[in-house]
Amino acid sequence: MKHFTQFESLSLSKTLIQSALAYKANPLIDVQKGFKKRIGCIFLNPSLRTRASTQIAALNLGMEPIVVNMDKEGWALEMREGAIMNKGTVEHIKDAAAVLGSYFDILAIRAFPSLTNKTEDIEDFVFNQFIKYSGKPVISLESAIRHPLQSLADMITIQEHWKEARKPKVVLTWAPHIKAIPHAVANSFAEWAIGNDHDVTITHPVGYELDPIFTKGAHITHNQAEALADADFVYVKNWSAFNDYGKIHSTDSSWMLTEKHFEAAPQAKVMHCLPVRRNVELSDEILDGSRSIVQEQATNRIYAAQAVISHLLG
Ligand SMILES: NCCC[C@H](NC(=O)CCC(=O)O)C(=O)O
Ligand SMILES: NC(=O)OP(=O)(O)O
Repeated sequence: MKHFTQFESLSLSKTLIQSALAYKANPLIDVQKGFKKRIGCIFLNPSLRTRASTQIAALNLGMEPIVVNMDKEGWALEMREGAIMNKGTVEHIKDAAAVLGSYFDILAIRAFPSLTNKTEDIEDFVFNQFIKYSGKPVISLESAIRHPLQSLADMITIQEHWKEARKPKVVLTWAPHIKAIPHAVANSFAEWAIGNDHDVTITHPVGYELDPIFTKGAHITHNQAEALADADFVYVKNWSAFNDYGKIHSTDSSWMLTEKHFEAAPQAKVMHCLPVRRNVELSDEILDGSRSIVQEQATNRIYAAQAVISHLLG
């Protein structure tokens, strides 16, 4: 693994999950591993969990993290090759990424999609510019199309809860939201859950089909009740339309998960990457009740990041 941007293989996923669980049991076991090394955590968008957990993960490995908030504190970046920079952009990505590459041993980048330029978003254009011009190993802190550290933490959380021999039934359900939201968390969760050989069902209203490259191997239905029946894990997430790119087609509040939705899945645990819009995506009673494992997911972000950084350090 040169960069950490997506699900690569079941064997690597298993290795990373085992490593993360070992770090969770003993966070400082490799505290010398990153000595005299630095990771640059570059944010082009807001974050709470990713920002804090990645820094804690690096510190657990004795590595120095430095956060650069390029969205608020950096120069406005130009992305286009050959641009005549006589308007708002101040610094070209090729110059900025090369500088960052020279300062750090590993770079970690958050670059959300525009949700307006589908071609650039599905190529992960901005994120890939950092890979192209930095010359260093790059970890995705959520790109336009994937959020692999979140998904790794999600797989760790499922493994911790699942002790039966059969495959768990894992359901990804669309939930309402007040604005257009990226596909990255949903795409990655599908990619990792299918890659980890779980029994995956995806449910969403008509018009919310995800990019099929992420959902091949999942059962897909527009009937949320059918999807939720006998679920073991229910991952709740909003995303905007993919085909009619970035648009909101439904705000149907009947898709908001409440305790009533679980009559046919009494044992189901509920997952969300956070931040969550309470009583829009998920009800308070679910989030504050015993089904919710969202705080465990957030805790596991530390150990997912620690396993990935450690793997890249070699
Ligand atoms: N990194 C976790 C989720 C980040 C982002 N959520 C958001 O933008 C929520 C914004 C809001 O609720 O206004 C997403 O879903 O991809
Ligand atoms: N789940 C997650 O990535 O949270 P942040 O956006 O707060 O980092």
